[in-house]
Amino acid sequence: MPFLEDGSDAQPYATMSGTLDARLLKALSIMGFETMTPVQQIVLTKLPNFQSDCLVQAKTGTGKTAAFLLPCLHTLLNSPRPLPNGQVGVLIISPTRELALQIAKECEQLTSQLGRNRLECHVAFGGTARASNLSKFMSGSPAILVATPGRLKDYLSESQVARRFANIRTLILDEADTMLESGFLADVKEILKLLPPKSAGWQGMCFSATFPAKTKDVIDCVLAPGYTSLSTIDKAEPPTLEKVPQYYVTMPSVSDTFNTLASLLNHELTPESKAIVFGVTANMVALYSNLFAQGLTSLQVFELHSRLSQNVRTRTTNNFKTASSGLIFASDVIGRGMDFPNVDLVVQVGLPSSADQYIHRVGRTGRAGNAGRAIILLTQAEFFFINANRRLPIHPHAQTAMIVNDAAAHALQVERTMHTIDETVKQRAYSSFLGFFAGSGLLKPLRMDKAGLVRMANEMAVQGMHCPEPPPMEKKTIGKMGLKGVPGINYGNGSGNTTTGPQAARPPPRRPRLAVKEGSNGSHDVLSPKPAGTGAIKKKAFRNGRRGGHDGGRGLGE
Ligand SMILES: Nc1ncnc2c1ncn2[C@@H]1O[C@H](COP(=O)(O)OP(=O)(O)OP(=O)(O)O)[C@@H](O)[C@H]1O
Repeated sequence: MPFLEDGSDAQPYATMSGTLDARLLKALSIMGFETMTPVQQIVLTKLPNFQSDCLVQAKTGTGKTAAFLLPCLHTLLNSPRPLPNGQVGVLIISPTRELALQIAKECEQLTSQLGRNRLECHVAFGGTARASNLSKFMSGSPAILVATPGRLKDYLSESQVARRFANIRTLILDEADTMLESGFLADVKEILKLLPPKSAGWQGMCFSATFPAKTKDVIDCVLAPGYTSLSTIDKAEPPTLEKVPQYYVTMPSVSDTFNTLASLLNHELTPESKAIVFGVTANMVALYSNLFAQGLTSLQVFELHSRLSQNVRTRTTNNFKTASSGLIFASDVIGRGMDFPNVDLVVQVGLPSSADQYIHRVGRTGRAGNAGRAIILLTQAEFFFINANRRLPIHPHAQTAMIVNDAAAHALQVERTMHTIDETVKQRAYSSFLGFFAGSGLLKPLRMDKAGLVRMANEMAVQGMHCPEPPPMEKKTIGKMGLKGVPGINYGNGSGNTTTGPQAARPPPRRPRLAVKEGSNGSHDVLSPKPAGTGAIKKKAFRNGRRGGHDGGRGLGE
């Protein structure tokens, strides 16, 4: 299937006959890869040779996986120095478990035609039985290993396991910018210390859709000086796919999030839709999914984030991959690299951790030349993200006023459903929401201090989640978030009682819902108050004293 964005110059794989191993070409044909995507073409034809160190940048969903697998598989199969049995020849490091599995699957497809020269591809990542995986690894012939950094470091710390890497030929960092950012860089550096030195001659390959300057500064830990830099992205063009129009919807306040999301999805989705909704934290995602699974959408609801067991994560990933329609609420565990066929809409609720993360999330749609749409739902205070990222082609949603006004029509159903949701789910969502903002550099652009943050979170909890009061949090969690002493926090004492601080005023009463009119930049002008439409539903007794479950971190593990 040709999918050059301009439809031109797609070179058939058949032209690589004699250059690329015939068995790989046969597998490509079985997979339906008839022509090269631009990144595959540039790597296979412009790299000085298949063993050259390289940094490769190409837009999301344009086939980078095959672009890094093909040269190193070809080298493994055709090297004059065959790989000794039991040794790892190709090591691929991926930031998430789901992505590691996906890469391994593509590798298996590409190596499906090797007959008796089969190359075993193994995976290693956390959340799975270490002992049985390791014994499979040690008793097998793992020519290729796809791993996440934590489990890989753990493997390499055992000397008999580390010896399996003595003949490594290629090291690949997929989503390389993330792998070279502070969260993972220390792990990557430690892994490199446990592998043969770069002077042993192994090839380094770094692939991503985004490469912020700061990651280029540390790339030399994997790539030798003089490495080849390839890109299919013109500096003048936007970093996201042209085939994915992008819109923003702004809502007046954070407490409108749930009703506005219900309204937005009601406007956007059809019974055939396949959509991803990203939330800011795992526990916020769990709350969205609990809410929408209870009749707010006719689509099948999926939930995917780091707080689920690995079995559930893997099963959900596979089910959503094969689903023809559905709505998945997800955290950034699938924000990068994941290939869910035929996703036609990506919604981001709240701020992404960076402009690059925005780009990667948008990239979950419009893949392999398909069409898609992307929408970001922000509060007016969060609108700075649009102003600060003018290079991103995000336009005001044409139906913003209608979506925001129609939010009121969903208020009653949202409120009723919120009352059926376990308070622990809301408590965790609240706590993670606070942690997300407290642990980020976002308070400054939001022009907010810590007291303002707590006010905002309380407003969301009481008016948006319909909690009877701001959910209690453990002192330890509050301390970790740096929010000790901030007015408005409800201190849970772990005994089933809550102790509200002296200044912890009751949250503001629910304010009337406002009808809004879209301004020229998609922002809103208040037109007239409308009744809130809230039913007199008796609030469930709030169960407190449970763990806050702070998950405010911003790593990919969310
Ligand atoms: N030559 C090809 N012909 C047809 N389909 C292809 C080809 N190469 C890749 N694909 C398909 O395109 C989709 C995207 O590929 P892939 O996941 O490798 O993209 P990516 O560039 O790594 O994306 P991301 O930036 O999100 O990591 C996959 O479904 C893959 O099977």
